[in-house]
Amino acid sequence: MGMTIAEKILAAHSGHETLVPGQLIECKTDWVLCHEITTPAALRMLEERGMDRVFNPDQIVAVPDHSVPAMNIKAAQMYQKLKSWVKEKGIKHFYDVGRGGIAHVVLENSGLIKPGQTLVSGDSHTCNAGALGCFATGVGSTDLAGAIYAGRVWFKVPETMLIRVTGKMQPGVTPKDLVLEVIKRIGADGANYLVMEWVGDTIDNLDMEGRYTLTNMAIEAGGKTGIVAVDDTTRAYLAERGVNPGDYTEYTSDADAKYRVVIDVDASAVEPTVAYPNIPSNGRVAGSDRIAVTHAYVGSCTNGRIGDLRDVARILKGRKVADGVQMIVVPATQLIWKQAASEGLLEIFVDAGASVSYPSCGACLGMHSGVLGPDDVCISSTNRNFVGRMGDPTAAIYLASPATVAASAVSGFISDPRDYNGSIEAAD
Ligand SMILES: CC(C)[C@H](C(=O)O)[C@@H](O)C(=O)O
Ligand code: SF4
Repeated sequence: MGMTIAEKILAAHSGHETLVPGQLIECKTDWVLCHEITTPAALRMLEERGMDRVFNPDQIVAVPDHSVPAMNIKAAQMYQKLKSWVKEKGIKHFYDVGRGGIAHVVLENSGLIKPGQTLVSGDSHTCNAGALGCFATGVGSTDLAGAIYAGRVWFKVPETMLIRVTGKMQPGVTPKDLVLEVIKRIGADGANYLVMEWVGDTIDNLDMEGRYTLTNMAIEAGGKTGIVAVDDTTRAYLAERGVNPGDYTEYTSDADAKYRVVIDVDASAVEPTVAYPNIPSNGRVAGSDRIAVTHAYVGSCTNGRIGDLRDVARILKGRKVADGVQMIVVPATQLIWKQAASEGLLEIFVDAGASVSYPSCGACLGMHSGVLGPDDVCISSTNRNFVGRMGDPTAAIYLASPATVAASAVSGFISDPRDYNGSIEAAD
């Protein structure tokens, strides 16, 4: 029987010729990604058991990102724990504050993670890296401890959902709108423990940044991970990072691979989509209701990349953030920050009255850089709008594309970015 990309990667990492969904396997991990929030708990578990070692210091990537630079003493201690462990174990790839940013985005850009590999991390958006044609997933602290210690994790082989996307997206519509539309259709549990494999000419025509936005949000539909097969776009992206086809294995799904379900999406019919509180599946067309906002947030591992910042700048250029709206832009990494500075984007943001913050998870999970207060209303390019996610439990979070966030910041109401089509097309 044919196999999917995910099944083939898992087979190759568990010493099996073939695999079937549901099978339990012990899987080798090529990479373990560690940040300062979940790693300390895993390290404590290992220390308490006298198992305080790492399987390979060259295959661990450590990036403090959630609560850095530290905003309180507790955060400073978590950071210290990660940093001292990195030093003690000789962890080779450490992206300290000032050299990194959001772990997932630092990793995707690093040239370390490659197609055909496996990656785990104690973070649910690890699925982000699946856009590179690898199997990447989040695990709990116990599995993280096991992976750090032995370079192995247990998996139940997941079934796969095939998402076939065809057609051209309208100007002003982005991969974020597409993924919010898919999650709206299948539900926040619609892909529970499934791999979400994206195919079709729309996906073929997407750049890597857009593909990351899709795979990043697999977890918001309950997915085990998201995945996109390697193509020329992937190869060129990797080559720019010094990684050549001989350095990795490309897997493709067989024509007779078995899928749990197939979803067909006409990309030309997707509209700018906003997920209303308090669940990412609560999508509606942007601007269909008149909702005043107090905050506009651009950032996160879903939409804090350079293309996202360019989308925002196109709309903000020559305009002002509406009175009474606090807009914060958080470039996902130092590299993106620098690129945005060199392209003059940061200046556009500041001239418009937006505040630019340092690369980190920021207010995405309500830790710092714009935590929401009681009854605040935020339009955000992040991935989760659960109660209390960005701060006070009475605050309302609306998830959208960076373009929709920018359009809404300017008007003061959740707005359709197609009303700014001139700005969007001008830069294409
Ligand atoms: C803090 C971390 C464990 C968490 C996650 O796993 O996703 C965070 O990144 C989030 O987005 O909620
Ligand atoms: S940016 Fe947000 S979603 Fe991404 S890892 Fe950080 S907290 Fe989690």
